[in-house]
Amino acid sequence: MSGQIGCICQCPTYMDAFAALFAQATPTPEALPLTLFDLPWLRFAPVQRLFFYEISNSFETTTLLSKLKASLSVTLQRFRPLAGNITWPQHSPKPVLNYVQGDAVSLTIAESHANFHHLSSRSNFVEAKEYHPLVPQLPISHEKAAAVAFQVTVFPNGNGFSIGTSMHHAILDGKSSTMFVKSWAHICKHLGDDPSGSALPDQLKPFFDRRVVQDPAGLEPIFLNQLQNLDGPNNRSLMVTQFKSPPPDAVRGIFVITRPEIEAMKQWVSTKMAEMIKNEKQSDRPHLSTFSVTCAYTWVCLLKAEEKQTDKPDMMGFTLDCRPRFDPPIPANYFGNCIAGRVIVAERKGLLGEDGLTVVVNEISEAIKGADGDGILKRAETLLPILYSAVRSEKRSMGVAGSPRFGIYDTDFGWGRPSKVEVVSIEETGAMSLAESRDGIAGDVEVGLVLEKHHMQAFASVFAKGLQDI
Ligand SMILES: CC(C)(COP(=O)(O)OP(=O)(O)OC[C@H]1O[C@@H](n2cnc3c(N)ncnc32)[C@H](O)[C@@H]1OP(=O)(O)O)[C@@H](O)C(=O)NCCC(=O)NCCSC(=O)CC(=O)O
Repeated sequence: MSGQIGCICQCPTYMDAFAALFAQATPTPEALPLTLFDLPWLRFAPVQRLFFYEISNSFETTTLLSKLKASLSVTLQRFRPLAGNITWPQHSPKPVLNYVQGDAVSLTIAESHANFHHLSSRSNFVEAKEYHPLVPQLPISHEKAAAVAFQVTVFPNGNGFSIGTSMHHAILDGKSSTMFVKSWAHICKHLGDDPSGSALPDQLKPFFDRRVVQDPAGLEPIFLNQLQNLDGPNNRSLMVTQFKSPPPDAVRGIFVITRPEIEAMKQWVSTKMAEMIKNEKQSDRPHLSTFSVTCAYTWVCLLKAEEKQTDKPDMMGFTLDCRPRFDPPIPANYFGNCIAGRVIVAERKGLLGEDGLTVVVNEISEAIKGADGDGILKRAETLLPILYSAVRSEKRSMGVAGSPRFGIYDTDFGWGRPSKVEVVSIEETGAMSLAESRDGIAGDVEVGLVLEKHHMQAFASVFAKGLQDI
């Protein structure tokens, strides 16, 4: 791909007199300590997303860029901590996100002569490396880590542009990162309509108060100890841990499972389960959801396509949004991390057998049910060691990034819905990404994967055939 960087500019958190006044009037603190939900992600790879937008022939690059830039500055007024940096000074018991007035976020402006339609199409596989020039690197060193970085790339020959985001996972979970990008889009779309220029609907107003996060089980000191011993003793490094490198011929693919296919799969699994547990009470039957059948089906297809036998157990991990699961609930607009991990372990032989799908759906369902009541942080102290040993291991463990509940395709900066959204960083983590359907068809789910080319081709065929057979 031929891509050239035009300029790198710093997007200040305040642009003009009004915005500065607004910032002073907002009672946001100058530092956010990392909570028990943030700490496990301190050394994790930044989450990178790429949004593609098609626009008409008549678009003016200058107008586009100035609107995106101006609206980013205004948005950062409402999300000031994102302009800050994480540090972990010797005197501080835990890492902290500090931000001061005048801090800035890196916004890279680039121009690309690559084929926009090829990159933004969902019907073909795209080489993973083709996206690399479109996402910004998040500045991270042993001592200091930025919270977010952005890149806007214009494709003058392709009538389109892309927005690449790179976000530190110890600062934002998927719900918060989506909330930020949607807020930026909302402000950009309405720039000029509203005199303050920064009005946001309630669901996009960030809630920063860390007092809502309690730690009765004392998880924080456990995570801090685990972090300091991740790479030798007394280590306060903020550097991203070493992830396995993706194969050089890795390609990206997006697969859609439609609502009727999901319903048919639920029905199929439900019948199988009824046979398997016919002697048990009806109430013991697992709850089948879009999430459980989609993740289970994708994982099983992936293993079938791999055609490898192994005696070692296979592992899948996923996260749950904890906000609504506490009593009282944590506000839905709580900004930061509020997710807990769950892990499923199974023997490959069983996964590849006739009941593989049913077994995985059951396991996922049990794991979700186990989070009810006061089970949400059960065994939470195992998350960090499992997470880092999985991402460092040569053996692929399945993870899940994103969610069909985030409404990522509603991110409209004023030029319509994105034509494609990808979680670029799954090429490092080996996760599948989930999103709702681009076409706005209620209940359809998009699954994104990065695999070696021959594996992707095999996966595509197993995936399509399995859906036909169900
Ligand atoms: C744990 C879960 C994945 C499990 O979801 P499930 O759908 O299986 O189970 P559930 O009990 O919550 O929901 C069951 C049924 O309730 C309905 N339902 C409940 N809540 C809903 C909601 N808010 N929106 C839409 N539907 C909802 C659905 O119809 C669903 O049925 P049906 O589905 O059949 O219609 C989810 O609850 C959850 O927490 N999702 C968010 C996970 C998350 O935050 N991931 C991002 C991690 S950070 C990350 O990855 C980085 C990044 O993204 O940047």
